[in-house]
Amino acid sequence: MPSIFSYQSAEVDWCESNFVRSAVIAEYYNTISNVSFFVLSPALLYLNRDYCQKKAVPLYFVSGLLLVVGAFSTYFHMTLSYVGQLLDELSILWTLAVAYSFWYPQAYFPKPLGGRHFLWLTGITTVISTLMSFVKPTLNAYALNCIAFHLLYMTWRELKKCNDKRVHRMAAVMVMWWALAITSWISDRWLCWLWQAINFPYFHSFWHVLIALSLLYCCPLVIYFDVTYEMPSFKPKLEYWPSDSWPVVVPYVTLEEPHKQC
Ligand SMILES: CCCCCCCC/C=C\CCCCCCCC(=O)N[C@@H](CO)[C@H](O)/C=C/CCCCCCCCCCCCC
Ligand SMILES: [Ca+2]
Ligand SMILES: [Zn+2]
Repeated sequence: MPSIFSYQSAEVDWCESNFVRSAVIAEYYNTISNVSFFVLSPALLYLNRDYCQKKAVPLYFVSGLLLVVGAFSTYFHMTLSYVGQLLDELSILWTLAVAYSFWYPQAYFPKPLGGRHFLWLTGITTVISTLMSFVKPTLNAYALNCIAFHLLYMTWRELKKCNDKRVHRMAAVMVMWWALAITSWISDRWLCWLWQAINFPYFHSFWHVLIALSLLYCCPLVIYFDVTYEMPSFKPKLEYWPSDSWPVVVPYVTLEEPHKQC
């Protein structure tokens, strides 16, 4: 019986052929494309430094966990081991749980629950999901992907109340990257026969890059609403890096202090 750490002991095997470009890395492109998470994390911290200076813990925590996701995903695609698969999925689950605990707007808390009760609910749900994730690991990734639909729903509700064109534009670009990402993920899972027939089985590595791009837009959006709701003494402003006039830009949030009266 193979050990849970051994190569190819995972329940899933992505479309990319194994050990083609390296004798030690099972899925070469799926492994190296995780570099996206190692770029994403410092980029979020650097660009949104105004927010970090005022409220350091949430973004440091989430960025740190995104590095952990990148590291476990690298290990998973390198080995395709059962442990690698679970570490990859559980690190995503816990990153989402931490992000929800820090940033979920109070306005959306289930009616009878206050702040501390919501944290308990998130914690208990995450622990139960962690235990259940050992039952059928292949289903975990589908369940995790469903969380994006809840984020889409919250974004839609917030946009209805927001007149800032920049925020709408940022949300639209985020949704575009996410739609491309999820299409790549699904097509790698379901249409592998087709991609292998045309010798192009690389859609899962596109997913890594595209989901990191969508998070590069999602995090400033969440920060924007967090400042609006939770830091009323500041006004959030969306800026684009490197500058507004570039065709491809990365959004980030700066904080403006409303003019103080002497
Ligand atoms: C108020 C809430 C704020 C939420 C902030 C968002 C925090 C995001 C946290 C973690 C997401 C990391 C996802 C990276 C996955 C990389 C690893 C990977 O590719 N694993 C695959 C196997 O190699 C596995 O099959 C993938 C599983 C599915 C993961 C689904 C993650 C959903 C993330 C939602 C992001 C939404 C962005 C835009 C939404 C419209
Ligand atoms: Ca494979
Ligand atoms: Zn992956």
